[in-house]
Formats: sequence, structure tokens, C-alpha cells
Amino acid sequence: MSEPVRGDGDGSPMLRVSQVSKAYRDVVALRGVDLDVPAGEVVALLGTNGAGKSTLLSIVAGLTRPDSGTCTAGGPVGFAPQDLGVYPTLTVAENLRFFARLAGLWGARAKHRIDQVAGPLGLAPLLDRSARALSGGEQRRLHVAIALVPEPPVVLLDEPTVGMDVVSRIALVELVRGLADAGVAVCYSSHYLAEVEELGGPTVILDRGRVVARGTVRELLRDHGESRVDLTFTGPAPDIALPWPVRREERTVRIVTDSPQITAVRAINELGEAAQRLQSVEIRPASLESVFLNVTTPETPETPETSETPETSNEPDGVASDA
Ligand SMILES: Nc1ncnc2c1ncn2[C@@H]1O[C@H](COP(=O)(O)OP(=O)(O)OP(=O)(O)O)[C@@H](O)[C@H]1O
Repeated sequence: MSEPVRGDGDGSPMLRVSQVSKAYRDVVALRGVDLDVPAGEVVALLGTNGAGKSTLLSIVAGLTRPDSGTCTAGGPVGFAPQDLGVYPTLTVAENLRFFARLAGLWGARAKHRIDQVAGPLGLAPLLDRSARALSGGEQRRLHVAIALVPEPPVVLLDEPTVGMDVVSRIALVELVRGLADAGVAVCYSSHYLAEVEELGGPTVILDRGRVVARGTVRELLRDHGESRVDLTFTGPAPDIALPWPVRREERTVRIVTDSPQITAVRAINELGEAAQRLQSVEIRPASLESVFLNVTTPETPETPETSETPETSNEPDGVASDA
């Protein structure tokens, strides 16, 4: 369960996770995870399937008990979990009123707050609709609204945009930015790298229960990103000698380089005869996707990690800087 701390104002983060570990029987979900979320920041949480994101957020929300480690929050925590938890027989408005009452909001105050969260989430036209009649994306929006109704100073959103259309997704990212501008500490897990790039803030990447990289998006791109040039040919990639390390994949020669534009020009000049079969040249700047692929382990279902692997080991976890 999260314990209260003073939060911002005294320099401490609004949410602090220290050395949290958790195993479900023989499956280790988290290994000594540290995470700080200051007031007014959105910390994005990325990770492969099963990396431990939901477990971490559930522990912070007080729904799951860690085996070791602590979570401290500067106030109540609003949590929109992955599994939908709305009351299906109630209308959207009734669901929101119910959760407003739990937070001590009644009458005009509750109505005002419900209008405040329902509007940006596109729920205003759906207030009288039964929750069970909502589409998946609409239910997800209701879920986020429920987490926000009590005006918590710490908000945890676990893959909030799954199933949302583009317009709703853009609106949600805007809303999350607005929360941070208002001083809320937000932790936002997602598989949508474009969203995380757009948020642009501190980002933590989990892999098999461990933090493997953290920093702002810019820092992650600098430290772990990979820019490259892809030369694609009309037939099999030619076995040409180029003065850079290259990877050949079917019809494509990939050159990893810090200066893709210059490399592209030089590579074309080096092609010789093979230039006649050149179909396209693609310059790929460093992206969060390349960072993610560089720091995470590809899924190997045959060799799942179990608690027999040393848990919170003392080895460094490749952390670049504090989020
Ligand atoms: N209740 C549970 N009982 C047993 N194992 C669990 C339970 N919840 C999670 N796990 C396991 O713990 C690990 C972490 O799961 P978790 O749901 O936290 O990952 P995640 O990063 O949120 O994944 P996803 O991106 O797929 O949602 C996984 O190996 C998962 O199978």
C-alpha cells in the first residue's frame, strides 16, 4: 500500500517507488524497481509484454502487495487499470457520481467535477448511456474519467489508449499534459511509442521486471537510439564491401551510422555495379522504437525467467539517469 509523504515543495517526488520486487509463485514480475514521479511530470512506462508494468502500477495503487520495497505517494492515488472496472448496469453519469461520492464530492461540486472530466474525454454526450452499452474505447475513456474524478495528486494510467480511436487518443494525451501542467504527478504506461515520443518527458523502460533504461526521450535517443540507412535492391542484397558495419536482410543492406545523410551519399558512391539494382534509399533517424529494441530482450517463450534466477541482484541495471 502506498504510504503518504509530503510530496512536492520539499524537493521530494510526489511518488517514489524504491527497490520494489514481486514474484507470483515462481514468476518474477519485478526486480528491485526504483521510480520517481515528481509533481507536474508525466513519467512514461514502457516495456515488453509481461515486463511488469501493470504489476508495478497495481502495487503503487495499493492493490497488490510487493514482496519487498516501498512506495510512497504525496496523496491519494487515482488508478485506471487495464482491466475495465466500470459498473455495467449504471449509466456513465451514475458511475461517475458513484466514484465522486466515494471521494466526498456531492451535489453541485460532483456535477462540476464530472463535467470537467467528461468533456475532454468525449463522454458528455454519453452521460445517460448504460455503461454496458459503451464500445471498448468509450469504456476505456470512462475508466480514465473515474480515476480522475476525485482530483488525485497522483494518477496512474495503465495503457489508457488501448482501443481508442485517433481523436480520443490525441485528446487523452492533451488531457494528461493538462494534468501535469496543473501539478499532478502522472505515470503512464503504454505500448504506443508515438504517444510516448509526443509526451517527450521522463521515460522508464522495463524489461523482465527490471529497469533497463531511463531518461527523457531525448536522452534515450542519444544514449540508446540507432540511426541508419537502408539500401534496398531489386534482387538479393549485394555482397559489397562498404567501409561501415552493415547487416544484410534479403534485399536490404542496413548501415548503422550516426550521420545517415552523409553515409547515404557515400554508400551510393561505393556501390559500383550494384547501383544499377538499387531500388530505394531510406534514411531512418534514431527513434524510440530503435531504443526499445536495443534495450529490451526479444521474447523467448521457451526460456521463461523464474525466481530461481537471482532476484534483486547487485549488478547495475544500465540506468542512465534518474527520471
Ligand atoms: N496474478 C498473477 N498471477 C501470476 N502471474 C502473474 C499475475 N499477474 C502478472 N503475472 C505475471 O507477471 C509478469 C508481469 O506481468 P504484468 O502484467 O505486470 O506485465 P505488463 O508489463 O503489464 O505486461 P503487458 O504489457 O502484457 O500488459 C508476467 O510474467 C505475468 O505473466
